[in-house]
Amino acid sequence: MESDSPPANDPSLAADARLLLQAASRHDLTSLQELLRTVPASVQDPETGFTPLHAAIAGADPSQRASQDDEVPNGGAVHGDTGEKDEEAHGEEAAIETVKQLLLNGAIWNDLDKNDETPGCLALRLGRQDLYTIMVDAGVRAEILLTRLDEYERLEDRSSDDEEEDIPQETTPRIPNNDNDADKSLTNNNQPPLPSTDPLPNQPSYLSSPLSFQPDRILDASTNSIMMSWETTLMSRSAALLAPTAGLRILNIGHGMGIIDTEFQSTNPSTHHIVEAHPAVLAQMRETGWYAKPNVVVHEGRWQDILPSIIENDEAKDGATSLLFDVIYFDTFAEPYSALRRFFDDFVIGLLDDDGGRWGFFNGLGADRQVCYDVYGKVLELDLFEAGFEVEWTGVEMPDLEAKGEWEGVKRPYWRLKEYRLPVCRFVG
Ligand SMILES: C[S@@+](CC[C@H](N)C(=O)[O-])C[C@H]1O[C@@H](n2cnc3c(N)ncnc32)[C@H](O)[C@@H]1O
Repeated sequence: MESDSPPANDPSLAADARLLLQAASRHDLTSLQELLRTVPASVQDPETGFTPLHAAIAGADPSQRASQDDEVPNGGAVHGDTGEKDEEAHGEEAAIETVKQLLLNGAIWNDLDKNDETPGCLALRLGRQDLYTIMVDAGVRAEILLTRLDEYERLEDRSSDDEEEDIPQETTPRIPNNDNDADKSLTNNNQPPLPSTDPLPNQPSYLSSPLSFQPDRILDASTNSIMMSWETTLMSRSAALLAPTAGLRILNIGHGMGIIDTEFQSTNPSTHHIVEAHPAVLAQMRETGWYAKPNVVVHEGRWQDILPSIIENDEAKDGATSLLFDVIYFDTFAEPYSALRRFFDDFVIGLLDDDGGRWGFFNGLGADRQVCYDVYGKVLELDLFEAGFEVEWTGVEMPDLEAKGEWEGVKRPYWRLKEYRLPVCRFVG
């Protein structure tokens, strides 16, 4: 912020904030730049929750712009503006430029308005694909930057090997983003911190929670859903794409309802390793005969503990790691994105056969909000590439789970989108 900024309680700040929202809505770049010297780009209209980004995007839609102007006192006069702006000022280029200027000046990509929409959600709803793409790219930049900063801080602070334990509240693949905690954690942004009486599950609390096994779902003690039978389509498509032939060497992390393991078994793998951490799931696996299957090896414990010992034991036996897999699948619960990243950075590299091996994961990051799903998809792609993998996405059409009553009795719906993007990853050729 500039040194001549008024203090936060200065009434002129509120007036200028309003002018900034108006200038953004009208794509009035001259006024915008002037106002941004003193008003933060992240101000919000107290009634609508609109940030200047929301206003700029809404202003790109004539019907929305009219209703915005009605709400703006002073007839929308901005710095002597007498309504001389011509239609061109509302054109596509002006809207794009306004959004870019705001982002350059620190506007936040995922602030929510009172309608529970981020600027990207609004652009999508209004059919402004060009503005939506800019918002997704801004989200990717912010997320990458924050991940890097977070890693840097953790490198400095690190006192133990197990860095995941300390960060229970990051976005996880099966926890929605519209939860207040999850939204806050997606970027650690300036959204108003709402009281958190309802914490997200983390690994230690999940692993000691009793589970309820129902025919179509597994729930924890707080009715968080761990796995649901509507995911069968996703699991069988994943298995078909990852293991298209018989006799492969397969490693699956997270047994859950055993849906993907059943699919893998149907391909007659030469060996099928399963890593599972929850004692109740392990007990269920014992009861249902998984331990007795001739080609199955069950590893009891967290993958973070099991995988290093698989690699070490194997090295001790053969002098070189020979326990390689043709197929690896990863689908755990109550783990942050950094766990998935650590999995492919540190372990897939050592366990996947570089001669045609493929691996995949449950792609549910941010899946209750399209813009978050798209941002995370791109972040994933970049992180995977950095780790040496290319990813091919297959779109799978999703039913309306809400309408089908799938979320009844479940604490937090974690899927709301029309299309699942199924990842199949390989080493970069
Ligand atoms: C979503 S379910 C997996 C569903 C499975 N893909 C299926 O088709 O049924 C997640 C599973 O991962 C297990 N899990 C969670 N954290 C784990 C960890 N750190 N290591 C190993 N397993 C873990 C959970 O106990 C649960 O059984």
